This record gives sequence, structure tokens and C-alpha cells, in this order.
Amino acid sequence: MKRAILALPRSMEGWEEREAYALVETAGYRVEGVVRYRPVSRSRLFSRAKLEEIAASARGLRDDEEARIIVYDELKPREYFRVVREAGVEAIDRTLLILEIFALHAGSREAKLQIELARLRHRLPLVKEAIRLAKMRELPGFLGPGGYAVDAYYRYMVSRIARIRRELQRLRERRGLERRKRRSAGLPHVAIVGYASAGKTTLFNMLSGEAKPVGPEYFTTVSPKVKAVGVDGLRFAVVDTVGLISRIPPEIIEAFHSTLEEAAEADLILYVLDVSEEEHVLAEKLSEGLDTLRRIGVIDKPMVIAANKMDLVSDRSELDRVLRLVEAMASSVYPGLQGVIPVSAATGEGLGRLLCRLSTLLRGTAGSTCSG
Ligand SMILES: Nc1nc2c(ncn2[C@@H]2O[C@H](COP(=O)(O)OP(=O)(O)OP(=O)(O)O)[C@@H](O)[C@H]2O)c(=O)[nH]1
Ligand SMILES: [Mg+2]
Repeated sequence: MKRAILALPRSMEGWEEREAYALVETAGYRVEGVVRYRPVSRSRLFSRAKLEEIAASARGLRDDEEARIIVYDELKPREYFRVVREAGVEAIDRTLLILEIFALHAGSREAKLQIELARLRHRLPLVKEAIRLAKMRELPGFLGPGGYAVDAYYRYMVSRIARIRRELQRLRERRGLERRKRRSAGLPHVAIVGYASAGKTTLFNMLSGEAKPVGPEYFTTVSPKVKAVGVDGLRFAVVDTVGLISRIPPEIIEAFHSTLEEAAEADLILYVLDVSEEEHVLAEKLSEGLDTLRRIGVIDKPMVIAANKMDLVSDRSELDRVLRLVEAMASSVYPGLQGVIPVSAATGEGLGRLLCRLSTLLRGTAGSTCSG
């Protein structure tokens, strides 16, 4: 485990705070100290006193190359250098933290390239600031002796970004071609989307007979997986996607364009929701998730919500109440909602009904022949 000091905005409480810890842990860090702060202004996160507090709690980490100060926020270049200079420990922000997790799970060449691209884009403003500081002789020795090395590094980054973009474009074209082939083979597409750890891959595996990795940590899946399945003589392709999280940084939205593209082009959205969570957490995650979908242009496609992990809700009337709540919430913001179906991807309960609903919608037949 790598050691870390976590700087967390005071405004983050409850599930957002738990999510912060979950992400930090998933990335392989042990939190050795927490500093709470209230941003001074939009461009400045830390007051002088707060910087000193961070430096003091990071004192024991100075000789540890792997240790990080994790600022769970957007860290602007100037603020980055203030923190690193004051504390003498490398700092990362929320975006880089998420990218570190993505990197841990990235299997495909495309996923790896996307992560490298997002990292480079994220670092670019930092290196620009380093050039500025080096020119002012305020930052001797950063990334090599003086400004020249920094300049060269900057140029390298820019050309690497261009190369990665070209290669990703080629890979995307190939993916598009494969998608068109599947379509011309007559396969409608169902994209499984939903919040991180809701059980998307478990459901994908159940539906497709695959054995893709699942796990309690965030972002087990970082590149889309496709598999053709058959129900009652109807064949369709199911696509597993990257988990949504709240406030997805724009670099990542772009970097993961390809996986979201699968959702944007699907015929039907299967939205997986973890109904075993506390009501306000569930509500928050549902509205965040639907909002992200809206931002990538998914608004009117038919959608079925799989209310997953029903095996963890022992009280049937409690489950019914939550299902009604989910239905009311989702249909008020998402006009294409076609039903909320309780399932357990783990035990298989409810999957028959879910499949039946999916095939009815995909066939476009009016009125459901499904029981229940
Ligand atoms: N009890 C219970 N656990 C489940 C169910 N479905 C999934 N899980 C568990 O929930 C955790 C997350 O499952 P995944 O399938 O990896 O979730 P995911 O949505 O694909 O997660 P990411 O790929 O990380 O976004 C795992 O520990 C699963 O075993 C379910 O129906 N009931
Ligand atoms: Mg997954």
C-alpha cells in the first residue's frame, strides 16, 4: 500500500466522502492523514495556514517516493506547485487519482492509450506553468536542469498527444466497423450502463455466460465488452461499459468516449442500479447517472432499469417502496423509461422477467407477453 495524505473539501460529507475513500483505497493508497479545507476562491484552494497544515501532516512522507498528497478536487497548476513546494511530497488531484485506477485495470490497447492521453492532457497545463516558473528562475531543477529540459518535455508531450489521437481514431474506426458488421448481421444492441460497482459486469456475465472480472472496488471495467446472446430465438448484443461516477472530469469523458459511444449508439439502455444502498445515496447516484447519460446525448432511447442486488433487501414491502420511488424519479427526468425490474445478478432472481422485457422491447411488439 502506498501512503497518502488526503485533502478533502469540507463540503464533502456522507456518501461523497465514502466515495472519496473508496477511490483512494481502490487506487492502492493507505490514508495516513486527512486535512479538511474550504476553498479560498475558485482559483485558490488553500490558505497559507492550510498549506502549512498539509505540509505538517505530510512531513513523515517526504522520503517516500511513492507517497502522495491527494487533493480530492481540481488542482490548478499554481496550486499544485504551491503544495508540492511547501510539502516536498508529490501531489495528485481527483482526476489523476481516477486515471490511476483506470490504469490498474486497463487491458486493451485502446484503454491504455486513452489513459495515457488523458494523463498527458491533464499534465500539459502543469508543464506550461513549470516553463513559466523556470523562466522566472523560480523552479530550478524541475524535470531536469532548467527551462530547456522542460521545454523539450513539453514539445514531446504535444507530439505524443497527436500520435495517440491518430491511433485512437484508427481504433475507433475499426470498432465502428465491427459495430456496423454486427448491425448488418441484424443484432440490436443493449448497452449496460450505471454507477460504478452497481453490478453491471455481474449482470453482463449472467446474460452472456461470460466470466469477465467483477469486484467490489470501483472501475473494475475500463473498456467495453460485447457479447451476442439469444433469448426465445431473438439474438442481440450486450455491451458492458465503464462505471459512471459523480462529477466525471471532462478529460475522462473525452478519454472514454469510445465506451460511452457504445451507449450513445445502442438500441436500448439497460441501467443497473444498486437498490441495496441507502435511499438518499441511491437517489443521488440515479440522478447523477442519468445526468451523465444526458450529457453524452442519450435522452430518448428506450431504457429499462435493472434494480439490482434485490437479494440484499430482505423486506419485500421495503423493496416495493424503493422500486416505486425509482420509477417516479427516473420517469420524471428520463422520458424513455420502459420499466423498473427487480433483479439479483448474483442469484439470478428476476433475470427471466428482465430478459423477457428486453426481448419484447427489441422486437417492438406492443404489449408485453411477459408474466409479472
Ligand atoms: N449481493 C449482491 N451482490 C452483487 C450483485 N451484483 C453484483 N454484486 C457484487 O457487487 C460488486 C460489483 O459488481 P460488478 O459486477 O463488478 O460491478 P460493476 O458495475 O461492473 O462495477 P465497475 O466495473 O467497477 O463499474 C461485486 O462484488 C459483485 O459481486 C447482486 O445482485 N447481489
Ligand atoms: Mg464492471
